[in-house]
Amino acid sequence: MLCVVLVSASDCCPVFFRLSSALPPGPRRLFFLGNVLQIPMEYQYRRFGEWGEKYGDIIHIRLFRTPAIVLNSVKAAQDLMAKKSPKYSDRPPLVFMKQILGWDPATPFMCYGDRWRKHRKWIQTAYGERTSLVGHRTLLKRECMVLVQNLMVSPEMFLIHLRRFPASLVMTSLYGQPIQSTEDEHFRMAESALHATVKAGESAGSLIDFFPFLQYVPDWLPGAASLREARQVRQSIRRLFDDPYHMIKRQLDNNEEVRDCLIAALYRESARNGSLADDEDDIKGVGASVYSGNVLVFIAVSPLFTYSSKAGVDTVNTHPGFPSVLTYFQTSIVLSTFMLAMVLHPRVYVKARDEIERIVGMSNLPTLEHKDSLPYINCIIQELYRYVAVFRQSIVYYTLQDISWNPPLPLGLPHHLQSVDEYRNFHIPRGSMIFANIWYVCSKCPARPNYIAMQSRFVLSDPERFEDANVDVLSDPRNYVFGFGRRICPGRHFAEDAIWLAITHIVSIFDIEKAYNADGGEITPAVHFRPGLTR
Ligand code: HEM
Repeated sequence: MLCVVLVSASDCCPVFFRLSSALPPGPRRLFFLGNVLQIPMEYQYRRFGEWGEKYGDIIHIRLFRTPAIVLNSVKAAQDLMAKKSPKYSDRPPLVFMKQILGWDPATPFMCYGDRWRKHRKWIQTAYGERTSLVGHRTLLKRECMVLVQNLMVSPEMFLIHLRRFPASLVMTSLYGQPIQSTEDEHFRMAESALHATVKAGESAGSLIDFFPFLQYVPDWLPGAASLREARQVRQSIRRLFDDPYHMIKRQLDNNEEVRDCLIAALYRESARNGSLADDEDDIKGVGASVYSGNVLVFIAVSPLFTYSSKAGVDTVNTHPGFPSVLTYFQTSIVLSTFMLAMVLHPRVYVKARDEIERIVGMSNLPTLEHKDSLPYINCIIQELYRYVAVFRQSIVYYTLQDISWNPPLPLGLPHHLQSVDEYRNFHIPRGSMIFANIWYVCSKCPARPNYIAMQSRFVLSDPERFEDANVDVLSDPRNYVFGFGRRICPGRHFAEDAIWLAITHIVSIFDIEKAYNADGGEITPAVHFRPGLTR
């Protein structure tokens, strides 16, 4: 009833409801509620894409009183988030994640400023610079061999092996401790903290972000139970920051042998400079951020759209065979997608194998030095990124016959505009949340616009289209699935190396094909898509 009244009122009094004609165009909004009622429970990014078709690639909406800008093209995202990055590199307040759950020392949620710069510098030096990437090659090679051995011993557990692989890479580079199995203490601790975060966001997240005064509602008030539960989750999140750090600290203080790793290096340097007291919380924050960084970026958006995290929690709860929010570890998502794609498109697999045999040889394994000489593999990886961005946040294989897919970070992680801006004669209000609709851009199927009609299908069957010399830089999904501007994912080169090496090793060594049923018939995996803003 209330909606009807408000809709009618806004229809009758457009001048009153549309306060500024200079704002970018967008759907009509209601007094106080803004556009929240028009944003569906599922596939929010699709609605944003539909609005994009109608209003253009820059649209203005309101989430209650908060202005939000959705960018539906790479050009607009780069013009604002990259070219004007000093203004666009802040994050929204994310009150629920930071104040209630205690994720405030984590890099992805940090406000743009000196503390964030310090984190970025440490992460960039360890994962983004050429020398550090070369330094990680031995680790990557070693972990790839463990992956290959695991796949040989228990191929039926390939999803578990693909999850362990990136987790172990990051854990070893941070704390010098490889992850032997998904039963590993640190793995489970991170899993439980992230799971608890998703669950808490589901019940208590959204409104607090738009009405921060709600965080001060006393716990004993009726209706405050979910807030009370969320506060309890804080402790398990705190352990994710503290425990691995204290492990390293103890080892170093006792002069035990510690492998070369980021946290030990930062600890030693701060102790030497006498700044450990100031740096300690940041060192812990960088450790937890890098370990769970690409998981966190999913979760971060969920409090803003409470309902969107729900399906992820259901998945975790109802499928004990695959009980991990770390399923969302993007690197393993890309690799799991690769396995499925190769089962579905054997022609592509054969062509990839041929390329490796031709360039690398039958008796050698690819190394990262071969990266530029395997163009077909690179096309497959581009299509994987695009496809993962269109369809999946996470992938859940219930059985080999029944595969469920979800969309990935379809709206990236929101940025926050620090001061008013003008773009194409539009006024962009200070404090706007800025969403890059990565899903929409990827669903346009770059490098072959006539594939738009096929956007609901996997077009990995045609990765060659990325070889086209006319494909411009905006068409390469690697240029936008990692975000934009100064907040662009600092782990992207590390992740890309890991994905490339794992895929080329798998192609070189294994045959991937459909399983057979008892009657000798091929089983084609059924692919289900699941909606959601974030999992
Ligand atoms: C396929 C793998 C990955 C994908 C698709 C991915 C994607 C993203 C995206 C879209 C963002 C938000 C960027 C923005 O705000 O514009 C992000 C941020 C971030 N990612 Fe990744 N990521 C991946 C792997 C990694 C890895 C391996 C690490 C750790 C080494 C990592 C650490 C981070 C951190 C710390 C941030 C926050 C950056 C900041 O706010 O300044 N990511 N990632």
